[in-house]
Amino acid sequence: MNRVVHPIEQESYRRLRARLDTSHFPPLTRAVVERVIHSAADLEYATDLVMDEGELVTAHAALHAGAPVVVDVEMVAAGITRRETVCRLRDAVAGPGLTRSAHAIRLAYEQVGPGALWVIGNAPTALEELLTLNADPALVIGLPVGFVGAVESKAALRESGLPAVSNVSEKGGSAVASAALNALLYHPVPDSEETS
Ligand SMILES: C/C1=C2N=C(/C=C3N=C(/C(C)=C4\N[C@@](C)([C@@H]5N=C1[C@](C)(CCC(=O)O)[C@H]5CC(=O)O)[C@@](C)(CC(=O)O)[C@@H]4CCC(=O)O)[C@@](C)(CC(=O)O)[C@@H]\3CCC(=O)O)C(C)(C)[C@@H]/2CCC(=O)O
Repeated sequence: MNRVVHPIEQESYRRLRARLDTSHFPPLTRAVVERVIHSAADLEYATDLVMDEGELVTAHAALHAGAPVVVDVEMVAAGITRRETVCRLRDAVAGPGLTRSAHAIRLAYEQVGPGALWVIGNAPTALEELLTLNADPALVIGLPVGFVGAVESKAALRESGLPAVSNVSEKGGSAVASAALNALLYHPVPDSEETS
């Protein structure tokens, strides 16, 4: 994908790299770490984020081959401007022991099936729900924020063994999760085999 980078974004990356050496990260990991930090102006993400380069390579290929992208809330969808996303929050209903966000994940899985990229930026219960499904994801970007359940849900994601981008702290949020997916969208595709 050819993308014209705005001069303000270029300057943001210049300042980021002046304050933090990211050159030791492998390419896709570096792309995700830098875009998350760029979006949050928070250098601590360099040591907070957890991901695996091999998993990112596979997910990047799936994304550019057209795998669906599912998000937990509209705020995450709003941050992903270069790709259609699936968000079922408007169709979802809360019930006893079930948030609307968690129900939206069930509905989305019924719609897209296995092989999707899942981007959870807000709701810990959405990530917990995803982990109960046999969703066989291409990648789970699990970066929900907050004091209640966020740390635990992200730890559960890491323990699940699913291909994932997560972080250890309470930090996260919709903008950060969108940024992580955008990093993979913007990163060049080897051999120009992009189909989406
Ligand atoms: C417990 C919830 C938390 N929400 C947080 C932070 C933000 N949420 C915003 C908004 C506008 C929305 N949050 C909902 C997802 C709503 N938030 C919840 C729930 C009650 C439960 C989710 C969970 O615990 O897993 C959830 C409602 C539900 O039944 O799922 C939202 C759907 C509420 C609504 O409007 O009905 C809505 C999402 C809208 C969308 O589609 O984009 C905030 C903007 C603050 C606000 O105005 O309420 C903010 C955004 C943060 C971000 O970066 O995404 C927390 C902090 C994540 C909190 C979870 C735990 C905690 O520590 O409090």
